[in-house]
Amino acid sequence: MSDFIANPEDIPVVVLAGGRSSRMGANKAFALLAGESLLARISSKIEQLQRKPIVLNADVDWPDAMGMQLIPDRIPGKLGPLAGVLAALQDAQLRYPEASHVATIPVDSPFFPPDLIVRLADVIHGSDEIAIAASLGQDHPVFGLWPISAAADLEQWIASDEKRRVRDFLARHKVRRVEFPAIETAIGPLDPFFNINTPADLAEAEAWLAALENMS
Ligand SMILES: Nc1nc2c(ncn2[C@@H]2O[C@H](COP(=O)(O)OP(=O)(O)OP(=O)(O)O)[C@@H](O)[C@H]2O)c(=O)[nH]1
Ligand SMILES: [Mg+2]
Repeated sequence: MSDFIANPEDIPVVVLAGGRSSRMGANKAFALLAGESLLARISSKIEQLQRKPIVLNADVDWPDAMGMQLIPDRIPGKLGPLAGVLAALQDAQLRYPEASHVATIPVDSPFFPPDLIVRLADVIHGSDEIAIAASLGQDHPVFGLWPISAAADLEQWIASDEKRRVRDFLARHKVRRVEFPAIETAIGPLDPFFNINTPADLAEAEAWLAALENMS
């Protein structure tokens, strides 16, 4: 158990959906996987794990936030996922002044591990530490716990760094990585952070989902 975060189920969660979905060709939050939208899937999965209402980071003109609080990026220009993380941190500063961290989960990754937030919280030992997920040797920083104390640094970094590479921002902070195992399925090992970027990925996700359902 974490020596710093007593109740991981109380960590506020922000679903990241502020991207362009350019490879999908249409807003991927509303793409259907076995008849249910990615947004509906991810939000009901998170609701079963966490106690606070989920916040949705997406555009101001979002068609349907499904009852979630909508927080758009405050910096215009689609500056990448960290713009969404910044919106999440700034929102939490106001909404949850007692919280030390915010969790982010992207809308396009329906197979994320249910113990994601608990395991990320386990490795946090101070109010300034970041925890990110990894699998098969690859980092997945969109699945992270972000210290609210880093909001000012992130805001200034986004405004001044030309390339805005996530790994360059991480290099400024104390980062802990948590490796998650592949999920065994009837058709082989599934990366729990498999993310749906294209129509072909969506078709592949249908096959993974069917394989997972065959196991249960
Ligand atoms: N708030 C915000 N989130 C972003 C931005 N760009 C990407 N994201 C989010 O970051 C996550 C990973 O991004 P991608 O998988 O590349 O999604 P995307 O950018 O919508 O898709 P592509 O346009 O095909 O790259 C997704 O949850 C996106 O919604 C951005 O500029 N602002
Ligand atoms: Mg993108």
